[in-house]
Amino acid sequence: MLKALTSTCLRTRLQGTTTSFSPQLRRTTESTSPLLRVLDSLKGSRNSRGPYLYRRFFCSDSTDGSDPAPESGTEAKAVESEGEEAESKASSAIVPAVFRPEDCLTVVALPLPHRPLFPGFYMPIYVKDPKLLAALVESRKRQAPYAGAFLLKDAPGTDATVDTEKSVHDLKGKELLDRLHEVGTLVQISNIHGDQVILMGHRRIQISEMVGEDPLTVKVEHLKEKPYDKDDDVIKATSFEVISTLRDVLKTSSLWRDQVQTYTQHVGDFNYPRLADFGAAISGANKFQSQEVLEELDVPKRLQLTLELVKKELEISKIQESIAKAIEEKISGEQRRYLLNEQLKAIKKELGLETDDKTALSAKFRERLEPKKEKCPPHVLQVIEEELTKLQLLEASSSEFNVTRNYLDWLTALPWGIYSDENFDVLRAQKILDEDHYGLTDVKERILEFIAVGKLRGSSQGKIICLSGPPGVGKTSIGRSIARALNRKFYRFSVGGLSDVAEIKGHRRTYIGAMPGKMVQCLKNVETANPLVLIDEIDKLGRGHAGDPASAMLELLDPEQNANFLDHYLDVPIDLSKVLFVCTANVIETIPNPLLDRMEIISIAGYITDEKVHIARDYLEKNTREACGIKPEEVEVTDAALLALIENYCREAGVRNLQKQIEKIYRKIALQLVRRRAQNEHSLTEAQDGVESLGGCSTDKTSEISVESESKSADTPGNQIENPPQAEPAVSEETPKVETSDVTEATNVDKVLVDVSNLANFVGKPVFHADRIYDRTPVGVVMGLAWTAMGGSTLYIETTLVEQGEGKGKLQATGQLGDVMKESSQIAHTVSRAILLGKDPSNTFFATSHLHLHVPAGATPKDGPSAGCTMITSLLSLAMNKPVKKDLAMTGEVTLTGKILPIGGVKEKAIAARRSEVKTIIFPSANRRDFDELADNVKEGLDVHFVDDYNQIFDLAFGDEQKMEEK
Ligand SMILES: Nc1ncnc2c1ncn2[C@@H]1O[C@H](COP(=O)(O)OP(=O)(O)OP(=O)(O)O)[C@@H](O)[C@H]1O
Repeated sequence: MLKALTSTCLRTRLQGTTTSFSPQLRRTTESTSPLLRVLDSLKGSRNSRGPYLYRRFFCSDSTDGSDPAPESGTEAKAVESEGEEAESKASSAIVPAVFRPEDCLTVVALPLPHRPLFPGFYMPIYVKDPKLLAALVESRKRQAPYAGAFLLKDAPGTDATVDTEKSVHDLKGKELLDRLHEVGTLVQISNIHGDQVILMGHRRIQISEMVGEDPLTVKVEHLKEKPYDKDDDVIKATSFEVISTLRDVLKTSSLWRDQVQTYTQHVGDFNYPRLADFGAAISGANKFQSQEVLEELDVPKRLQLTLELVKKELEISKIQESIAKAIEEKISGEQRRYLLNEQLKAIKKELGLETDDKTALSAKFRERLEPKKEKCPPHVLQVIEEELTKLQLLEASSSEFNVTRNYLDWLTALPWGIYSDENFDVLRAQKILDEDHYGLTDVKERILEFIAVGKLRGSSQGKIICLSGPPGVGKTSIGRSIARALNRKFYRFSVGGLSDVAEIKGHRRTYIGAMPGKMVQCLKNVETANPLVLIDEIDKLGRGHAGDPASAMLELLDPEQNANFLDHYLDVPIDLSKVLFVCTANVIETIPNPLLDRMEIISIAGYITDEKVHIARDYLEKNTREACGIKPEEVEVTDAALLALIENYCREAGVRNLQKQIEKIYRKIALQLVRRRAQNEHSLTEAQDGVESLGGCSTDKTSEISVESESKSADTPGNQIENPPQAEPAVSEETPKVETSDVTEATNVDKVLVDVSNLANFVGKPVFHADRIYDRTPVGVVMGLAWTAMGGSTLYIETTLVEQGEGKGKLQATGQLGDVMKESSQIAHTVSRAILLGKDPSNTFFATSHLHLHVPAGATPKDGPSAGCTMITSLLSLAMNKPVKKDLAMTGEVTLTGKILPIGGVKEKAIAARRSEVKTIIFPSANRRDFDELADNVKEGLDVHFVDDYNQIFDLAFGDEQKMEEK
C-alpha cells in the first residue's frame, strides 16, 4: 500500500521525480486498484506474492531487529515477521544463500538529485552513467541487489532552485563523494528498465570511506535510531498529532485521497520512526527538510520535525482548496450565465420572438420608414432599399456592416415629407409675440407680414431673417417666440467660431466616426421638415483652414440652392426650402457679403430706460418671481427702485444684465422670506412649549400683540429687510398662550419691499457710474456720441494746452484711438485752425500751441470718423476759451472743407443721448431720415439739429443760448 501511495504521491507532488516514471508505472497508477497494479509491475506476478507483499514492503526494514523499541503486541510485528518469512521463502526459491541488507557494507553510491529516499519507499531514478548502470545490473544479478542512495548537495555557488541533474553525470570519484550527503539510504534495486531503475529504501546508512571511484563505491555504516521510551506521553501525543494532521490533509487534499484512504486504516500499524518517515516522505517538504528528517536518529525529534512538515502541508492544502474553490465558482458562474443565455436565445428563436440580428435590424428600419414611405422622395427610397439589401449580405462583425447600419439609421430617422401644420392666424401670432416680448415692433411686424403672405399663398416659404443688435436685446428669445407663433419646431445652433465645414455639411462616410452635419442632426431632432432654425452668432463664423464655412452656410441658407442641399454623410439631396432660418448677429459688418445679400436684416438697437422698465416689470420680474417660487403679494419692487436699478446698474443696450440683477434681488427676497418663516415657526413652537408649561392664560393680550406685529410689518416694511421682525420672541415671552392662527396671519402679511433706499442691500453699490463725467462741460470739452457692438454711448472729447510758443503749434492725441480716429483728429486740427482764422484772423492760438486731445476712457479702444465734428468743437472751445452749450452732444464726420457726412447707429446714439440726459443733439443732415423713422418714445424730449456744414455746428455750440432757443 505504501508503495502505491508513495509512487503516486511522488509522481504528482515532486517535480523531478514525476518525469521519471516509466510508461509501465504510469499505467499501473491509472488502474482502479493502484496498489496491486504497482506491486505487480514492480515485483512481478501479483499472484505469486499474495496479499503479504504490501505489508512486507512498507515494513520490510522494520524487521531487522535493530529497532530499539519494536512495537510489541501490535499487529505490525506479526505482519512484519510474516513478511520476512515470505521474503526468505521467495528468495530461497531462487538462490540458497540469503543476502541480508545489514550484511551489505560496501555499496555503489547513487546520487539522488531531488529528494532523499526514505526507508520503506520506492523511487524510480534514471541512471545515465553507463558504468554505474552496468554495476547496478551486475549487483542485481549477484543476488545482492543493494546500493546506497544519497542526496546530492547543491554545487557550491549555484542557485538551489536550478536543476542540478545534468551536471551530476559528469561527477566522478572524490568529486562526487564531496557532493553527496553522508547520510543516505540503503536501497534495494527492485527493477531495471533500460536506464530507469526502481529503488526501494531499506535503512539509513552513512558513508565512512570511498573504496572505488568509477562507479563511486563506498563503505557504509548502518545507522540505528537512538533508544526511546515508546510509552512516553510526549512522543505518543506527537505521533497522534502527526496522524490526525495527516488525516486532515487527506480530507482537504484530493490529490492523495484515493491512495491514502487505505493507508488510514493501517496507520496505526506504524511504529514511531516509521510514522515520522512516512509523514516526511509524503509531505511536500523540500530536499533539505527531508534530508534533515532522514539524518535525525532521535525518534521524538524526528517526529517533531515531521509534525512541522505535515502541519505546513495542511496549511498549503487549505490554501489550495480555497484557490480551487474560488476559481471553480468563477468558472461555473460564467458557464452558467453563458448556458442560460444560449438557452434563452434558443427559446426566443423557437417562439419566434427573436430573429437573428440582421433580420431584426432590417425589420426595425422598415418599420421606421413605413409611416413616411408615401411622402419619402423616390431617390431616397431607392438608396434605403439598396442599403438594406447590402446589410443582409454583410458579415455582422465587419466594420462595413456598422457603417451601413449607422447610415440606414440616419436615413430612416429623417422626417421625409413630414411638416408641422403651420398656423397662419395673424392675430394669434401677434398675441404670442406680444406675450413674450415687449416692443420689438419691427421684428414683430416682419413676422406678421411673413405669416400674412403664407396665408394668402396657402404655403409658407423658407426665408432668412437676420436679427442684428447688441447682446441681450432678445434676438435669441424672439426666435423662439416666432417658432411658437408659427407653430414650427424650434432648433438652435451656434456657429460662433465654427471653422470646420464638416460641422455644416457632415463628414464623408468613409471616415471613422463620420457624422452628418448640423442641419441633418436638426431634422432628426425636430422630426419635421419645416422647423425654424436659429443660427446664432453668424457674424462670428470662423475662417476654415480646410474649406470655407461661409460658403457652406451659403449653400445651406440660399433658397435657390437649399431645395437640394447635399450633406456629405447622407449623400442624398434634402429639401430645406421649407425651413425658416433666423440668424442673429451683433454686428453685420463681419457677415460675409454673399450671405448678407441673401438675408433680411432687422436691427434691434437696444432699449431706452422706459422700455427697460416695461420689460423688467412685465416680463423679467414676472418670470423670475415664478422661477423663485415667490407669490406676487409677498414682494413689492417700487417703480423708483426699478428705475434706479436700470439707471445706475444696467445702462447697457440689452436687458440681460437687468435680468441678472432682478434675479439677484429675488433670490435675496426668497432667503428673507424663508428665514422669516423659520423664525416664526421657531417662536411658535417655543410659545407653545411655554403654554404647555404655564397653563391657560388670557387670550386677549395675544391678539393685541399679534395686531401690533401686523401693523408693525405693514407700517415699516422696508426696515424688515435689514432687521427681521423681533415681535415674535416678545410674544412668546409676554404671552403664555399663543394661537397658531394669529402667528400664521402675521406671517402672511409679511411683504418684502424693495425701494431706492434699500436697493443697495440687494444688488450692492452701483457698479456703473454715469456716462456724464461733467455736469457742465468746461472749456475744451465736448460730448460726442458713439456706437459700439454693445449699443450706443456718449463719450467726451477733451483738449488742453500743453505749452505755447512760436512754432510750437501741434496736436497730440491719446485714448487708444484707431488709425481712422487719429486721422480724424488731424483733420479736426486743420479745419478748426481754418475756421478760427476765418472767424478771428488775429488769433494765432493753433499756430503757437502744443495741444493734447484725449478721449476717455483710455482703456477702451475707439475708432471711426464720426467724432470729427466733436473734435473740432473741442479744439475751438479751447482756442476761444469758451465752453459749449449745456447738455449738447454731437456726431458727424467732417471733411477738410468742413462738410458734415452721415454716420451710422442713429437710434443707438439717440438712446445713449437720452440715457445721459442730453437735451440737444446735432446729427448730419443725411441722417434726418433715420431719425424720423425712430419711435416717438425714443425721440421724445430731444432737441435735434441736422447740419451740412461745420459753421452750423459752430453757431449751435457757441452761439448765444437765448438766440439758439429762439431759433
Ligand atoms: N423685448 C423684450 N421683452 C421681454 N424680454 C426680453 C426682451 N428683450 C430681451 N428679453 C429677455 O432678455 C434675455 C436675453 O435675451 P437673448 O438671450 O435673446 O439676447 P440676445 O440678443 O440673443 O443676446 P446675444 O447676442 O448675447 O445672444 C432673455 O431672457 C429675453 O427673454
